[in-house]
Amino acid sequence: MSNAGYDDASLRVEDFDAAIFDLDGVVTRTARVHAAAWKRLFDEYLEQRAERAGEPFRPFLDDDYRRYVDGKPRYDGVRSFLQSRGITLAFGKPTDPPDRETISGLGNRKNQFLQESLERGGVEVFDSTVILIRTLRGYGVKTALVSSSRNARAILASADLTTLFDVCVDGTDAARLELKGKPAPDIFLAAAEALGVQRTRAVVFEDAISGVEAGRAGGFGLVVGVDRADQAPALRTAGADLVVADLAALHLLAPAPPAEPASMERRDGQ
Ligand SMILES: O=P(O)(O)OC[C@H]1O[C@@H](O)[C@H](O)[C@@H](O)[C@@H]1O
Repeated sequence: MSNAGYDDASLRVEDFDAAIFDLDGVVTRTARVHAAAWKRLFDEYLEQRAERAGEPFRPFLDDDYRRYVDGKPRYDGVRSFLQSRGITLAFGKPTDPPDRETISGLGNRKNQFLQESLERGGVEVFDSTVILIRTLRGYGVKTALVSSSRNARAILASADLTTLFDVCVDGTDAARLELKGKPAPDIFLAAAEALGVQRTRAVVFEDAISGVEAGRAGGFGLVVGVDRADQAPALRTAGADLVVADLAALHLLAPAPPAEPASMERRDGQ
C-alpha cells in the first residue's frame, strides 16, 4: 500500500481482453454535475415537505448521494433516497411532467436541472482515463462504456469521445432491454457479451459504490475502484480489488509496446 491509503496498482495487459469503463466520474467529470442536480432537486423538495408538515428541514447530503443515488438508474436513485427518509411516492409514469410529485416526476425534474448545467458548463474529461483507454486499445484490448445514465451518449458526444469505445450500454439501452440497474451486474454483463469476451478476462473501472458492487457481482476478472469522493474504504468493502485516486496511478505491465502510440488528440483541431 502507498499513496496515502491507495493501492500501488499494476495491471498485466495480457490478463485482459476487455476493459469496461463507467462514464460519470471515471471518464468524464460529470459525477459532480449529477450530484449538484440531485442536491438541488432534493433540497427543494424536502424543504417544501418540511414546510407543509411543520417539521425541520434536513438537507440532502454528499453521503446521501454516495449511498443511495450514485451510479443507479434515475428513478431507482429517487426511490432509494426517499426510502432512506421514510418517504413513499407513487412511481407515476416516465412521461410525468417535472412538477408532478411522483418518483418519475422528481427524476424528470432532476434531469432538467442536469441538462441546464451541462448546457451552461459543457463536459470536462479526465485526461488520465482517456490516455489509459487509448493505450489499452493500442495493445488490442477491447473497450466498453457502461453507464446508468440516459444522458451518457450525449455526454460522450459532447466530449468527442464516442469513438474510444467498441461498445456502449447506457441507461436507455438498459431500460429497453429491461436490465436491472446497478448494483445488479446486468449492464456490465450485457457489455461483455456485446464485446464477445469472458467476464473473467475483463476489467471494470468504477467510481460509485453501486457500480463496484455490480462489477463484483458480475464475477469480472478485476474491479478497479476510482476514488473521486474520499471513500476508498467503502469502495473496498463494496468489492473493489484495488482502489486508486486517479487512473494515472495505474501502471500497465505489457510484454511489448502498443501497436500505435497513445497520445491525447488535440482538441483545438491543430
Ligand atoms: O438521470 P440520468 O442521466 O439517466 O443518470 C442516472 C444516473 O447515472 C449515473 O451515472 C450517475 O452516477 C447518477 O448520478 C445518475 O443519477
